[in-house]
Amino acid sequence: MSESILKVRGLTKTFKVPANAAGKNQLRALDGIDLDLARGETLGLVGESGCGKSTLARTLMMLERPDSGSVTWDGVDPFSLKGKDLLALRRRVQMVFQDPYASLNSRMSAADIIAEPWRTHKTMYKTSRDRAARVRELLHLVGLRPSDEHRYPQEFSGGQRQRLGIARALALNPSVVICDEPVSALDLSVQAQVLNLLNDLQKQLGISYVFISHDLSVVRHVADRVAVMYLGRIVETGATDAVFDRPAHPYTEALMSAAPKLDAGSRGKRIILEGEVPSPLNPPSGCRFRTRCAHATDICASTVPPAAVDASESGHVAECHHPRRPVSLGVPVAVG
Ligand SMILES: Nc1ncnc2c1ncn2[C@@H]1O[C@H](COP(=O)(O)OP(=O)(O)OP(=O)(O)O)[C@@H](O)[C@H]1O
Repeated sequence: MSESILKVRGLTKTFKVPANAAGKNQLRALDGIDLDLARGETLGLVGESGCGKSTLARTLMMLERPDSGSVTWDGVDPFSLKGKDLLALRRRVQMVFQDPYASLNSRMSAADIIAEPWRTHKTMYKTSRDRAARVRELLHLVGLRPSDEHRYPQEFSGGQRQRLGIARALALNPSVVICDEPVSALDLSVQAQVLNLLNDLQKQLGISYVFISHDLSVVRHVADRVAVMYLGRIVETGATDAVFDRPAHPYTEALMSAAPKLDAGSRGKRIILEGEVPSPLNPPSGCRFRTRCAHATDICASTVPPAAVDASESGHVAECHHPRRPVSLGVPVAVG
């Protein structure tokens, strides 16, 4: 993989919640996340509701402080920064949200929405003429018209609103944009247009994306690499084709078996996952997936699985005692 712009190591985040019947009140939303993002790449982040995707995104955005572990942006720990240095780093990481209607202030014109981040980051454009010119450039960049600057969010279609949300995210010239379900509120035909726009912008501007989506066909379309999350951990990562076509973790295998296939001939047997995702207040010992895994044995309950690397495909890693592909094993960690 080329140079990393983001490195995450052993990231944990716990929330204090009302105690459950067993008296547990520490909800571990992230439990030892390791992640890399290369310059100019799109990393897809997939997993069921509640697995920690948004908490991870919020921590990368510096909106949540982790309990332990590290996040480094180009080698710099954002949580060690203050004042101007922190502001400069914040500028580099922006977010596009799922619902462009809810995330855009309906009382502000498109021009004011795009220019709003410059109120905090005052040094970016010094004169109102510079700001007005940049607003029009950004509208053009996302496929809106210069005259759209006077319109309000409710006067745009869903797709146009998301274009406006993207223009606002680009206003600070970020190097990374975290896209949290950016097309799931849009009609199918509009989804493709917005995905193509994100792709074009990446080519033009060299942006990296962390692309969170529950829609596996969208992730397959946009991501260079994929990270699969389950109950606060990343259980598999690798190049998109490798993870989709040759999943090593039984959880990934089940997820992918349920994803729509372009080539109907390649449709394999759909694996139905039994049971609910366990509560992060009381996660299973050893492998967190073992309670729903058809391949689990005693070791899965007693020992946290090692990171297992697919020897034939560099960077394809799964955390599993019984991977579905040949892998070279790391060192297992006994629990208790
Ligand atoms: N501020 C909070 N206080 C308490 N618990 C929280 C908080 N934020 C998230 N959680 C819990 O952390 C876990 C992970 O939630 P998170 O929203 O990150 O998951 P997700 O994968 O983004 O889910 P979804 O796809 O539904 O948005 C969940 O059990 C959630 O209830």
